Amino acid sequence: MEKKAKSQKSKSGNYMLKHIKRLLFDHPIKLNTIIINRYVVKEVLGFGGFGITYIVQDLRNEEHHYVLKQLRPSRKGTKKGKNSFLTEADILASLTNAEFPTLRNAFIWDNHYCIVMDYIHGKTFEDLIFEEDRKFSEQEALKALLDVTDLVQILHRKGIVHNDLRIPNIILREKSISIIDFGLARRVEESKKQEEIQDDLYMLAHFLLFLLYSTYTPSGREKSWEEELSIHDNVKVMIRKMFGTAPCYKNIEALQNDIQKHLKK
Ligand SMILES: Nc1ncnc2c1ncn2[C@@H]1O[C@H](COP(=O)(O)OP(=O)(O)OP(=O)(O)O)[C@@H](O)[C@H]1O
Repeated sequence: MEKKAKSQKSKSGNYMLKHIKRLLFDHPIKLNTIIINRYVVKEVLGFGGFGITYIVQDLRNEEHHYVLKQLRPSRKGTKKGKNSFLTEADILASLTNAEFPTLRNAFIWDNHYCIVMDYIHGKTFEDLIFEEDRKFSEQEALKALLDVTDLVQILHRKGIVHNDLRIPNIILREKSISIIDFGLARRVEESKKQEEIQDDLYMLAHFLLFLLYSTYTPSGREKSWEEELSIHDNVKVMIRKMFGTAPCYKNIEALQNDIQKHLKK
């Protein structure tokens, strides 16, 4: 008991320390700062777990705006922080499809680790559901999931697990879908692939549930998704197989087959 209390105390101590370090060190780069004589900081997009993200203008071609991700200064000294940053750059560099942000540059500026990538225009599914109040029918939700699985299939075939396929990281563009934020992505060995891709399938189940819940109006006591959502039994089985509460899909293609079979009905 005493041991548990001590460990809890040390955990909350670590959390406080991390928080204080962030407050002290993680100031965003000032707007209009010019980085490596090339990129002008135009806007702060957000603060993530590992990075601070900006929109920058390229002075070599002033019409070009990119996303610049800076490793949080408080994370610079940590192996985990540096590794996640280097992995993100390495993985983006290996992705050549237009549906993923192209890596444009990676450098250390003024002791800050920076990567520059394409800005993906569109709306995240988080914005569509929570800001624009978009409703997705079962058909539309499954079609969107199928489009996302096409991209996830590209990643898995390259031995990459994204590991953060949440609605803020999936963008609906004019004619296609894109996946961003490879900060938690990792390369996996072929022998462990089947096991490792379960993380992505699990997140895709959440993605689908967010879309299906967009048409749900809460009434009374909270129940499980299976009781609350009026969806086809086939879709329920798909979700269970993605969550792993029924025997898991062995690969992304097996999920795609199920979606396609159901949509053809
Ligand atoms: N390549 C990109 N194109 C368009 N918007 C992007 C791109 N990369 C990031 N963003 C946007 O920038 C913001 C910050 O993104 P970032 O990935 O740095 O952190 P986060 O998603 O807030 O947190 P975390 O890194 O912890 O997941 C988000 O609103 C995201 O949609």
